[in-house]
Amino acid sequence: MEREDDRVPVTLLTGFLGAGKTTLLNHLIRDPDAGRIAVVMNEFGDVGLDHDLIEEATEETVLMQSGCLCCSIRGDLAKTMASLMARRKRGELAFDRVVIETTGIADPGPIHHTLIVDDLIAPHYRMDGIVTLADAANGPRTLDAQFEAVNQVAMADLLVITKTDLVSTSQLDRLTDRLHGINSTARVVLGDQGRIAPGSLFNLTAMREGVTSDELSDWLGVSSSKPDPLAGLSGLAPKTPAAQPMASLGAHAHHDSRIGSASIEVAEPIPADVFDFWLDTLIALKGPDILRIKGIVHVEGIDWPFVFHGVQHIFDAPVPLKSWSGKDTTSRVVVIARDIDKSHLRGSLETLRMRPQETRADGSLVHTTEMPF
Ligand SMILES: Nc1nc2c(ncn2[C@@H]2O[C@H](COP(=O)(O)OP(=O)(O)OP(=O)(O)O)[C@@H](O)[C@H]2O)c(=O)[nH]1
Repeated sequence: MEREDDRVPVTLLTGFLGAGKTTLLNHLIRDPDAGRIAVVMNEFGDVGLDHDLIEEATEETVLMQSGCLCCSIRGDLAKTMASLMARRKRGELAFDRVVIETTGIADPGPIHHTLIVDDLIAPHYRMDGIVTLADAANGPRTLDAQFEAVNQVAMADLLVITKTDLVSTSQLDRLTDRLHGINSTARVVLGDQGRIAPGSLFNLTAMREGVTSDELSDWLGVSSSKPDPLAGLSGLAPKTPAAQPMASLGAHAHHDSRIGSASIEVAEPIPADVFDFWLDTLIALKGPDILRIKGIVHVEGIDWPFVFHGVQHIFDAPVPLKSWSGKDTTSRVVVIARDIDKSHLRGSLETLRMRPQETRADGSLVHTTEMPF
């Protein structure tokens, strides 16, 4: 297997129907600062429509014609990605990253799973992040009507609000607050007619060895005493606490309230058994409803922390931060889930504070804490 850093980063571009994904891609593929990008598109409905809309489509744009990416053609995705890689190795294509554009209603989960677990592609590609576009004009209505849209927001590493030219500042503020309420860990940026600095689209996860503690905090949505270095720059909305009361979101925000998130910090290193117990049990009981789990964990007896990340029940291989220089041994874990009571989520995370009380004769741990589901 290649070293992890050699794998080609993959960005999943998702978002509401008509939110402006193709418009954004059009800008991106022509932006010299974006580097060499292969675009994989799937279609829902008229074959080739979006492909025709991609101006100056290069041979690095691959169209998948089999229908909805998320359900029927995961095998096709694997074949397409493998074929891209083979052509790259033969010198027929040159690209440094891949962007997969999903249909407006695709659930990013299964696509992410294919990238992580498929034998053909997992050794060559790594997930770089999920980018979700929400358009300011129709976004609130879409969130009211489609729980899939709420899921897409909850799963995102980065949220791009498009069509900001069509709404007032207060409408924009309300949507920004609503998006933070669903996913408080994702950065929110504003897209202007598809124009967005490529630097804010890429390197979104902290799943890499050289990650800095600031990047890690940003990824985990941990409030830092330092001012947001990007706040106030044109096109970037600062993160705000997810303190938006549901009542103020209007009567139609019932979909939003199905999403819960919880986070925990544990100051002392966590026994490996306890961490495994927590994660295995959470996944076994609630796997399909887990949208994102991410965190940094300091395991007892290991000198460096790990960053880890999962979408539903599928996890990337944890990344050991062997060059971590900080003395801080605080583990931080964030869970975003649907249809799980927030207090239950919090209760589950409390398991991580558990200390083994008792050991059986064979050395195995006797757990005295139960998960609250
Ligand atoms: N006013 C305005 N229109 C925009 C903006 N971004 C995109 N559009 C328009 O919105 C429409 C839909 O944009 P697309 O880029 O095709 O959206 P999409 O997400 O690819 O659409 P689907 O693939 O059908 O889900 C087009 O007419 C765009 O020109 C924006 O920032 N402002």
